[in-house]
Amino acid sequence: MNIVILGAGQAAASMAAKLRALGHQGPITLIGDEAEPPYQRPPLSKAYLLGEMGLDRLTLRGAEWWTEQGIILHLAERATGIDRARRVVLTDKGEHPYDALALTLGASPRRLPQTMGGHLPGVHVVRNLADIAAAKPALVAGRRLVVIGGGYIGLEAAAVARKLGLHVTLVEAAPRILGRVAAAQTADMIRALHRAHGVDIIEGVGIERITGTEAADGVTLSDGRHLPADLVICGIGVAPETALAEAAGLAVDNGIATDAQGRSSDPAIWAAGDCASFPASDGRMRLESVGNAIDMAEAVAANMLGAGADYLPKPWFWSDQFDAKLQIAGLNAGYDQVVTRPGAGTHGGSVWYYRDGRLIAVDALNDARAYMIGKRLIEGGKSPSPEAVAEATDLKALM
Ligand SMILES: NC(=O)c1ccc[n+]([C@@H]2O[C@H](COP(=O)([O-])OP(=O)(O)OC[C@H]3O[C@@H](n4cnc5c(N)ncnc54)[C@H](O)[C@@H]3O)[C@@H](O)[C@H]2O)c1
Repeated sequence: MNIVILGAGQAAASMAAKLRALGHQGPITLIGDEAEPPYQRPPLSKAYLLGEMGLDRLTLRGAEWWTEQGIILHLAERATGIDRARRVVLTDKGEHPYDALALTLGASPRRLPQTMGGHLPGVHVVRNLADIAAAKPALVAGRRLVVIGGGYIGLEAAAVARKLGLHVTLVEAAPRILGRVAAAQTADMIRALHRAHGVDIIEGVGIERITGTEAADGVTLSDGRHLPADLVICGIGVAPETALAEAAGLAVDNGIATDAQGRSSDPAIWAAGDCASFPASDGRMRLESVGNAIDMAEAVAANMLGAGADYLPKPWFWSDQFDAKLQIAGLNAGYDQVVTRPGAGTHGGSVWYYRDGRLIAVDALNDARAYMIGKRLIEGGKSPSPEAVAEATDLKALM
């Protein structure tokens, strides 16, 4: 079986490795439009942006590994279409026939439109190596940075920039930071951490436009305030890469729609990672995380080879900001109750999410023990009562 994997990020690398580990001996070809072989993305907004980590540690596998494994990399090559009838991927450099095709295309950062100054030089996003190559030289001590968006990208970039000595203002349009992904209690801890490190956080105020003629020189807010800026970073979310799938007539529903095994509406085409949405108990689910990219890609690899096993996500996330580590286990979607526990240090503690009386997720800031125990409880299907979590003197007793 000739397998082509389109998109050469984390999910692609994990899928290719798993296919070989499971004994697939046929051809495997990865096609990606970036120039670099697959690399880790999480450090891009953390240690790599800070300059504490080099490219050598970012890469997922050395050049020799791909050769040894007989996996062919077509880099800096952009797919332009999928001819499903002929089972061929079309690119700007040629054609690649497949027996099975996997779409691991990821997601692309949303940008502010040109009418809002989103196109101006000095406006950056943080998603791939090229973005960092453009933004990093501008992160110079003493400069003024406005970060637009208070999700993990915006917050992590703000933390790095403060560490590098910039003056940082973060603007979140929604009533509070982390509205999409975390409870108010977690947002409170993260806001306090940032303010303690000198980040100015403005919430509940939108952006009128980024100002400037030759380059960005400030941001005008919807309440009329103007923030002068030497550079702007936008972390306003991502959109799944579905254009190729849509053009090929595949079902798309908040991502390339797959069945529980990761197969798209064409049985010869699979999808995994940020670009894929899979069935969940209440509708479809699409997860934007490296954990999902790895796990779903490995599940799809097994299913391509006939395993026939449903993909069951075990979500985990983390975020490093300043000297603090936020660890997240489970998925908090639909939570209706939250319990908090104080942590040991100044900026620390844990937030436990419940839905219909069941523990579904834990956010732990500088509290590895709460994370570890919460993760084990959730994965083991155990659910101590909210009162027990709030009152336990030793969390281990909950196990
Ligand atoms: N540590 C981690 O797990 C981690 C780190 C970085 C990125 N990521 C992932 O990368 C993806 C991109 O991250 P992100 O932070 O850009 O996305 P996000 O969707 O999590 O957050 C975007 C934020 O921008 C705000 N926003 C949107 N439009 C705005 C506007 N016009 N003005 C001001 N605020 C606006 C939103 O309200 C939201 O809070 C996400 O999937 C994220 O979870 C994860």
